[in-house]
Amino acid sequence: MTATVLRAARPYGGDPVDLVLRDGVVAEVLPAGTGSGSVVDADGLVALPGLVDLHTHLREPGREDAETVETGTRAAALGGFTAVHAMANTDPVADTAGVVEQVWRLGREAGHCDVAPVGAVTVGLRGERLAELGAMAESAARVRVFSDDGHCVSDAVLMRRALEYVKAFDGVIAQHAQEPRLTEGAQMNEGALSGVLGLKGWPSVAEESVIARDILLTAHVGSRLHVCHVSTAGSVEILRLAKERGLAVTAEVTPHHLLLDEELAATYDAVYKVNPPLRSKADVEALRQGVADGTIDAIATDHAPHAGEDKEGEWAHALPGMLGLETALSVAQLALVDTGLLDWAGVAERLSVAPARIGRLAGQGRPLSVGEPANVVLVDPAARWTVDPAALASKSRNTPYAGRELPGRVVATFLRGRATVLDGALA
Ligand SMILES: NC(=O)N[C@@H](CC(=O)O)C(=O)O
Ligand SMILES: [Zn+2]
Repeated sequence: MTATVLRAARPYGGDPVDLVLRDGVVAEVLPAGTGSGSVVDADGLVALPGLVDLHTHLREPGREDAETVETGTRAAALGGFTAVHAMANTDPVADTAGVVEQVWRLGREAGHCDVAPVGAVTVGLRGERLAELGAMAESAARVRVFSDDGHCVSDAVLMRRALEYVKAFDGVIAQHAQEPRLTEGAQMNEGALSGVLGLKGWPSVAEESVIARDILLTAHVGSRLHVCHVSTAGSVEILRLAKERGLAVTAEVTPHHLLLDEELAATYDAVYKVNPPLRSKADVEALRQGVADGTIDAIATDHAPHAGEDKEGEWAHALPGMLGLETALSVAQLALVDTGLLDWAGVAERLSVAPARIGRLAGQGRPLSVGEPANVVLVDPAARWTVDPAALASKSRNTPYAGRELPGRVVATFLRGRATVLDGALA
């Protein structure tokens, strides 16, 4: 197989080298300008390990009008991802070996990136009894992450059993932390602004109380807990204490919670309605600090495509969720790199290495070293682009960044040495 030479690429933002990709691996790392093969001009481009998303809603099966495995993974590749975890809140729910194998197979057929299906924790996401976790783990999809995302596993007995059960195959429970009674009918962050706008509030404590309980349960059981889309300063503080105690607890934050805040609710434009809600400016700052100091392990998109009719009309009736795959790296650059909070090695850790480790994804999130799988993204940090919802690969249009200029452009993505994206377009 002919080699691909990423000419003068800057691994993790460092000095330029030629990265030679051959037979699916990084075959050589040579002085810039010396590699031979099919050349991709990567002068000025930062090379990172292919991004890995812990939290993608692909909507298939069931809502193929909003997204399919094919369109969602195409969006992922264009965003620099070489693997995504597909959330289980589909229709039917991914709560059996059959459904997770179907999603996994559709991902393989599309070929844009690896798809790791997430299994539901409870049958039908109903929170009543455990799903067939073992059968999903042993299926061809090799499920390691289990989540009722969209819903909270609020029953402490079920949560305890799930944590115990997944120990057998080194799985992890990814919790959507939302105390249901405290958030009945909630529409936005609870605070002075929700009062002014007349929208029912979603209090921080509804997230923090579940995280605190789950950390204690996890410590008791000796298992692995992952906290989805952390959104409050208080959550960061609780996680910091858990990490100081050395507990096996990890957490993710979304790009939108690192950039946007509750004031956007004043537009009453439902594109800004998301679960958990956009929080205060102080929360945004605490989340950024949490990512910078490692309290928050990963950035995960929570890419949540919704069909037009589900986002139009009144705020209170719109479904929560926003697109994320194609803007994640740009938003991370804007919120973390351009602010000096994180360098490119830090971005690689939060958007590739840590999510692959948490999801136990073999061959993903590996260093850009000789012999490692050639999963690589090339990004131009100096580029600027304006988000045009109609130009996104996702089947849905619900990006909160429409018309906004963002820094950093994904130029190319390689999946085991094969270009999935080249010159910013699908290869
Ligand atoms: N985040 C959201 O607002 N919505 C997600 C569910 C979820 O991640 O909680 C969805 O499936 O639409
Ligand atoms: Zn969720």
